[in-house]
Amino acid sequence: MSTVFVVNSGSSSIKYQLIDLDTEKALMTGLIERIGEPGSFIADHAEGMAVVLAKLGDIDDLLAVGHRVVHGGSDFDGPTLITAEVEREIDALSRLAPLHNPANLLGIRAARAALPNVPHVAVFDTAFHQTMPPESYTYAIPKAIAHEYKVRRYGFHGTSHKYVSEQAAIVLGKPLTSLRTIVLHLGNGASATAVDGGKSIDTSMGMTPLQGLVMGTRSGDIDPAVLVHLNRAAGMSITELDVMLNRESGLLGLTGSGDMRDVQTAAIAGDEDAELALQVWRHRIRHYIGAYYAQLGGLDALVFTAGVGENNGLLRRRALAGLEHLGIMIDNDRNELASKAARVISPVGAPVTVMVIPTNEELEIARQVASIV
Ligand SMILES: Nc1ncnc2c1ncn2[C@@H]1O[C@H](COP(=O)(O)OP(=O)(O)O)[C@@H](O)[C@H]1O
Ligand SMILES: CC(=O)OP(=O)(O)O
Ligand SMILES: [Mg+2]
Repeated sequence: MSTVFVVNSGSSSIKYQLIDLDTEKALMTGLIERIGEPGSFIADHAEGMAVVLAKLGDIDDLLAVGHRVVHGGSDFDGPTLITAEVEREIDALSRLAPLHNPANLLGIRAARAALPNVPHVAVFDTAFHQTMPPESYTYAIPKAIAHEYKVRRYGFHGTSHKYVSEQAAIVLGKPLTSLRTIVLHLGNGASATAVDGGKSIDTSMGMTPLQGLVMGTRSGDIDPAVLVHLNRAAGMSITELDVMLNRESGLLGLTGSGDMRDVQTAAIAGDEDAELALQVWRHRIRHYIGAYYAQLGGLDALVFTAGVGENNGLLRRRALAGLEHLGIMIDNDRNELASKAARVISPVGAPVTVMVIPTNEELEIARQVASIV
């Protein structure tokens, strides 16, 4: 037996799994939440990792440690052995993913110090999207500035989009290379990806994980001139605008809660702000479904994944209602079935197979780690 320990250090949490490569089962899983929040026992990521590593204890057959890293820029298109140089590059990319890369790096440093005798491998959220064509990743700004400052679309949640689109092909029993798929990763952060024959051809997040869908605390798409306007008219600084868009917007900004469960409960109770937030959330999802349907030249599969996508049938139904003219429809009984398994929720014979597929970023990371060590 050989195992890979996978660490997913988020902005306020550390998720971890010890995965047996032979069976692909998790021998140990855990989550440390609310790091650094008032009342939390854990002050920072270094302390959090110490707790995690104490739980891990001594493992004889540990092959390697895999780390989720959110931003890999254009330099990383696959799993990468972590060296001091790679750590420096991850650090340099922190500016482009301020909620994520610093936390990822703290996790890497703590784990490398505690487990110095095994290889540590970084698996980047951006890697899967490196197949996007230039017309998808280029912003129409002056070429020299874009080049100098690495301004382009990178895309995120790639490990999840890759895993889920491959699982979709397995559920359908068709070759991945023959499928046009849209994956909706709807968690706290959320993104949509168009996957053509197993390759990402477009995705809704941009240079940073701020662009695209409406998220828990992030605005998603916005006219960039809003920033200029708020700077001039309201005297808001660049830092204030950054905090507003990344941490105070999205569902939180529209309703006072960034948790979709609260928003839904409030909407059902008749709260008008919550109802509008759900409509904006849904409108943005449909915007991307339409765009990717056009880009893919048709659609074979549409897949829901992550916290909201996996667990909330009512919101799945709301997101897709009225898209029957595109061949996209949901079977209510299949959709309501309380199940943790990958499954089809469209009616038998529907032109587009709609699915719910639980993501497993940790397993995908372990597989990629095993592929290089
Ligand atoms: N039954 C549910 N209905 C609606 N939203 C849910 C449900 N269960 C979980 N969520 C949402 O899923 C989010 C977490 O999703 P997850 O994929 O774990 O995100 P992340 O990896 O970004 O932390 C939470 O913010 C919560 O709002
Ligand atoms: C990239 C990103 O948004 O990640 P998460 O959903 O884990 O915040
Ligand atoms: Mg996530």
